[in-house]
Amino acid sequence: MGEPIIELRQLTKKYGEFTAVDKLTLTIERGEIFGLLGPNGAGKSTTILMMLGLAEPTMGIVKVCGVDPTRHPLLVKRKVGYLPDDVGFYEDRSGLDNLIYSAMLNRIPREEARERALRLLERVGLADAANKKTGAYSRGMRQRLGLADVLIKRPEMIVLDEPTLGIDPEGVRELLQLIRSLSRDEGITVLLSSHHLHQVQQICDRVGLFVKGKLIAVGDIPTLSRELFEEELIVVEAVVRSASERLSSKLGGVDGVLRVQKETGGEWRIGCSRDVSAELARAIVEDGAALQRLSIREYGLDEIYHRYFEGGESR
Ligand SMILES: Nc1ncnc2c1ncn2[C@@H]1O[C@H](COP(=O)(O)OP(=O)(O)OP(=O)(O)O)[C@@H](O)[C@H]1O
Repeated sequence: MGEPIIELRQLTKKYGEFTAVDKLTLTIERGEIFGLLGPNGAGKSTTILMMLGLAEPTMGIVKVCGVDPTRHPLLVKRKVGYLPDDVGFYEDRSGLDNLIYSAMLNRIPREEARERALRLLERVGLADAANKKTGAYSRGMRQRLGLADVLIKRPEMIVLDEPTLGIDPEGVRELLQLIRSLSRDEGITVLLSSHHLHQVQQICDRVGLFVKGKLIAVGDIPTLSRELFEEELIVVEAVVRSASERLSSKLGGVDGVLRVQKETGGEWRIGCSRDVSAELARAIVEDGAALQRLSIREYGLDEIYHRYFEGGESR
C-alpha cells in the first residue's frame, strides 16, 4: 500500500434535511489516477468542494495531503490544483500572460513564472499558441491551458471536474493521454470526476461509483468486474448453422465455460471465466456445424456502471 493523499471517513454533507453526501469513506493513494463516477446529483461536486475546503462537512473527517481543508483551506489550496469544468481566463490576454499572472498570484517571482509558464505551454502542446489571446482558443485548447494553469504552482494533486466536456473525440484522446503522462512523469495524484465511462476506463487506476450521495462500489476495473459478474468476465458470441442437438452440452463441457445460451437465428452466447474462444471454435467445428462468426466481448466499466445503476441502492 502506498501513502494516502486523500482520506475521507464517514464524510457527510446535508443541505437542510437533504443528504448530498452520505457517510463517505474513501482512501486515495499518492500518485493514483482516481475516477469519481456517477449521474447528475450523485454528490461528486459536493465531495470535491469539501476536499478543497470550499464546503463544510456536516459530519465526518476529510484530510487532503495530511491537512484538514475545513480548518486550513489556504494550505490545501497551495497543494491542490483544481480545474473546474469551465475555466475562466482573461480573454484579451495571451495564454502565456494568463499563466504568468496565475503564477504570480501564487507568489512565484516573475522570471521564474515566465520560465514555468513556457515549459508548461510546451508540455501541454500549446507552445505555438503561447502568444495568442485565450478568447480565440478552442475548447480543447482552453482545457489544456487549464491543466497548465493548475500545474503552475506544482501541486501534489490535481482535481479535474469533467475535463473532457465539449471536446471532440481526437481532443479527448490527446487530453487524456496528457493527463496520464503528467501523472506518471511527475507523480501527481489525479482525481477526475466524469460521466464518461469509456474515458475514465482508459486512464484511471481505480474508480468510485456514486449514487445518491453514496459510494456504492470502488476498485480497479478488473476487480469491479469480478465482483459484479462473479467469474463471468468474457462472453463469446457465435453464429452457428446446422448445429447438432448435442452442441450445447459439448460447449458447456469446455473448461472455463460457465453458461451456454442459445438465442434465435443461430446465435449463441457463451459466458466464460477466461478467453476460451479457440476451444469453442474447435468444439463447434468438430460437431460438424458451420461456424459463421465468433467474437468475444469483455465486460467494461459501462456494464459495471449500468449493472449498479439498474440495481440502484439495494446493491
Ligand atoms: N448549495 C446547495 N443547496 C442545496 N442542495 C444542494 C446544494 N449543492 C448541491 N445540492 C444538491 O446536492 C446533490 C448533489 O449535488 P452535486 O453537485 O454534488 O452532484 P454531482 O454528482 O456533482 O452532479 P453533477 O454531475 O450534476 O455535477 C444534488 O441533489 C444537488 O441538488
